[in-house]
Amino acid sequence: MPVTSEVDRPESEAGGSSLPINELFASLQGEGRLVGVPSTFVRTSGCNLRCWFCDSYHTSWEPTHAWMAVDEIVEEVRTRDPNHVVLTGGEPTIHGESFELLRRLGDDHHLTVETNGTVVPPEGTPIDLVSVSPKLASSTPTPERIPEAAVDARGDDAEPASDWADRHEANRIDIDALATLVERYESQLKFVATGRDDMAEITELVDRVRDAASVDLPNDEVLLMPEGRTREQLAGTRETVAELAVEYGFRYTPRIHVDIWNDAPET
Ligand SMILES: C[S@@+](CC[C@H](N)C(=O)[O-])C[C@H]1O[C@@H](n2cnc3c(N)ncnc32)[C@H](O)[C@@H]1O
Ligand SMILES: Nc1nc2[nH]cc(C(=O)O)c2c(=O)[nH]1
Ligand code: SF4
Ligand SMILES: [Mg+2]
Repeated sequence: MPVTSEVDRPESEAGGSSLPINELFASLQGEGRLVGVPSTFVRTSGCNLRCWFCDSYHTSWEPTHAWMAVDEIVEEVRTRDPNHVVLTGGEPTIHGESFELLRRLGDDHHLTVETNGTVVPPEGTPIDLVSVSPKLASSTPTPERIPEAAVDARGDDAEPASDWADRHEANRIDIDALATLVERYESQLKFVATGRDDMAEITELVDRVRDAASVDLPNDEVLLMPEGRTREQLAGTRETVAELAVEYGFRYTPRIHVDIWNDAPET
């Protein structure tokens, strides 16, 4: 599968071990089975997909970042209290240096990796919880459904959304990668749901991963998370998604950081 970071590595960073970091902050884990746990978040920039609803626009559609040496990130993480570290993005797994960072932190931290599940880390990479959010058809950008800022930013030299629609659609699901992640690691599959129309695809994907994986994937490791970047948007999806979780027997996860801090950066 072609994987591209969509982040140009400047000449000055070519030799060293560094990562494009969009933000590094302390918060509470807002999603999934560790919800509420104080954690240090390391957010890399660059993504191999383009979800129309991406709540981290400045890591995907318009990546921004400072380059930080892996050494510097380790030091920054070590000066903070929480034992729990969440590596997220963008898509952290498209950068080889992410795995170096995980190896450096593995001995004395609980490591969660938030990933779209299209890339399998090298064998032996220490991860305590792989939090996989496979991307559904309803995430694919269309000319009518791209982030507002991307419409504004679209100029002569910007990539047309239609290019990304094809790339997103071609790359968003890799069943073998998902099965390998579930086999190797403690995992949760966290589907962003927009409504009932997503359920046929979710149940089909779960069945395909179950067929491909040599381990069980119990229903309580399959999570439905309501789509919503803001409180207002979440208010429109969460009740429907919660009811679908009851109906289908999957777990529901809130997005407590959105409830508490809305869409503020570094939360
Ligand atoms: C920004 S992504 C970064 C990690 C990885 N690229 C991924 O998609 O899993 C972090 C989490 O936010 C979720 N997410 C992004 N935008 C969202 C939205 N508008 N509503 C709900 N969840 C969203 C993703 O599905 C993922 O679980
Ligand atoms: N508080 C908080 N919890 C999170 N869990 C996963 C996040 C992510 O963006 O990957 C996230 C995030 O951005 N903030
Ligand atoms: S895969 Fe994750 S970071 Fe990439 S566009 Fe989708 S939600 Fe954003
Ligand atoms: Mg987030």
